[in-house]
Amino acid sequence: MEPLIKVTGLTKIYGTSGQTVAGIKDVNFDVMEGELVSVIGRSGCGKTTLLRCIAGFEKYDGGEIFLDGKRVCSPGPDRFMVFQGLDQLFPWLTVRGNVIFAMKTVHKGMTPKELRERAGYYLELVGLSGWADCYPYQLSGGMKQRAFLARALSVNPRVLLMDEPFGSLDAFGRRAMQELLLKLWEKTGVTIVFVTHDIDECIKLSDRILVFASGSLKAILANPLPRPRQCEDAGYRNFFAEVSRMIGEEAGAGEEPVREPAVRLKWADATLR
Ligand SMILES: Nc1ncnc2c1ncn2[C@@H]1O[C@H](COP(=O)(O)OP(=O)(O)OP(=O)(O)O)[C@@H](O)[C@H]1O
Repeated sequence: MEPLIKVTGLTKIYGTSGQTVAGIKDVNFDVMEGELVSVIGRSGCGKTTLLRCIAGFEKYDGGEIFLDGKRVCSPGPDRFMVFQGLDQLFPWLTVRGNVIFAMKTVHKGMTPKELRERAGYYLELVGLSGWADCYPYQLSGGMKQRAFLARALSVNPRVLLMDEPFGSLDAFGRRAMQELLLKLWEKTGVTIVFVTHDIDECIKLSDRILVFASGSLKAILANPLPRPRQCEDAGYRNFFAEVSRMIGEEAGAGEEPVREPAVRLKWADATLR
């Protein structure tokens, strides 16, 4: 079977005129249709850069990305990116309005009735039926995340690109969202590339784990654990230690080495003068 996403020799360089930094360099991997793959590594190792390249938001400098055999060079409705943070809903639209807004950009021929029904279906899937007429400011962080998921799934993308989507939630909220994501993934069969810096999260969620360090893909680990995954199990603890060792070893002891900024910020210069 051909992979849905194929990444070969992917390189993204930031900066101009001699001051450059490699966001990612010579990255190679495949993702099969329906897989849930995590990308993990320390801050600054290139996780977001990778996701933005796959989303088509960044022009890359070397290599290729193929989605279903077609070269990715711009954003498209087959990919939907869920960003970090809780400010991704339009504050002037209701929860239902936010979902319908996204659907209208993709499902152009749908009648208002169909849009409303379909929005209702996805809001029910994420447990927000009773909140459809509320505005984003009325929602908790976890509820906003549910609304993002409803909006993302409603456009029926082939790939969900998720950039530390649960990073702003507390431990309880995060666990609830992980469980919901797994439920939705099983139900829809959508392919997911999930960026995180949380080892537990990547073990609980993913089939395979891409370990990044300093812009390079250092290892691809297949998750050997059956679902549901319990952190009390000996197998879980062993795998946790393996992933942890891999991140630690590959990044070197201590922090991810800080890479010099590619572009000197004008306001920073002004402040220092
Ligand atoms: N727009 C940009 N201009 C210049 N350098 C950038 C830009 N975006 C990212 N970088 C650099 O590219 C490298 C990778 O950044 P990226 O945001 O992809 O890392 P990350 O692993 O997602 O980090 P975090 O976990 O903190 O979000 C870093 O060295 C960063 O400074």
